[in-house]
Amino acid sequence: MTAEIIDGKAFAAGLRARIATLVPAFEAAAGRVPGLAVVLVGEDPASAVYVRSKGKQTREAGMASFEHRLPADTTQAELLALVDQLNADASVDGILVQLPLPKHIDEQAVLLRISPEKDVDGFHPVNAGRLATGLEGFVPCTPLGCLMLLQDKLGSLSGLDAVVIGRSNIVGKPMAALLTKASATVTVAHSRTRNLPHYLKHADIVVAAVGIPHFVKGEWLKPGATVIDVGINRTENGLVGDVDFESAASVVGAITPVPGGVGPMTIACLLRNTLVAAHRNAGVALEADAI
Ligand SMILES: Nc1nc(=O)c2c([nH]1)NC[C@@H]1CN(c3ccc(C(=O)N[C@@H](CCC(=O)O)C(=O)O)cc3)C=[N+]21
Repeated sequence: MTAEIIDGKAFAAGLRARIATLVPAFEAAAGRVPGLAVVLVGEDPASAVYVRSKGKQTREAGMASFEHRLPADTTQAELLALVDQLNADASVDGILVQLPLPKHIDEQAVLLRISPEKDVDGFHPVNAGRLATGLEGFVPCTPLGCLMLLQDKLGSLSGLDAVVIGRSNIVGKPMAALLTKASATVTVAHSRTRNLPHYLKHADIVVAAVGIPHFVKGEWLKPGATVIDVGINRTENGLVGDVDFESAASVVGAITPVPGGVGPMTIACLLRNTLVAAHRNAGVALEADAI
């Protein structure tokens, strides 16, 4: 059996196109376009690439992109002052501070400073709490993109067995919350899980977010399963995922590739969250399932 390759790149392009069609109506109602501010501290080349492609896609969707590049020796006080300024700026609907930050800056203090209503990353504890309790808020972009791909492929997830590998605040925890909300039966596995193959053997859905190249082997997976690979590992052989793609593709029913799977969905969902933030911040209605 050979798996279907889930084309996240194409799905993300479609999502961005739908988002772009909703911008003119917002502009007519609010008298401005949605705005996304991205803050990059330091010179990490991978981060710079991501920030550039995000800025390009923001503008292509008809939104305003405000990019702030700060030197690596920026103090925490200076960064917090910029966040305060962006919180107060009515042309900014979403604020993203690119992670990781240099070691001398307390990441949690910075995330806490971002207004929850502009937290399009969904990393503020208020938005994490909203997700955990079923309130409306912002859901982190990567797990939101994974959920969209899963629902597109499988329709209802109700009653399916799902294993999330990884328990980070950015992917694993919010992914488990979203799958639980969608009525899947969710197991969260992580580096201390004693017998991962035991759990994977029964999993209809696997979301791998461990950050170890080729970690998940095909022989551990259930035939016909749907596998979402969140891993973005830069190796000598280029970008590779957390799933051993070759062995998995001969067992499972469908799998996302790396690159071209989850990565493009993350940026598309960032634009989605920014559009939603703009409507809420400006008091303009957005049809419930427009995007
Ligand atoms: N506050 C914050 N929010 C983030 O969302 C955030 C962050 N910090 N820090 C870094 C990570 C990483 N990230 C990616 C987004 C898209 C691709 C992406 O589009 N990848 C392409 C390939 C890109 C390439 O070739 O390098 C793909 O998978 O097809 C990758 C990585 C967002 N992050």
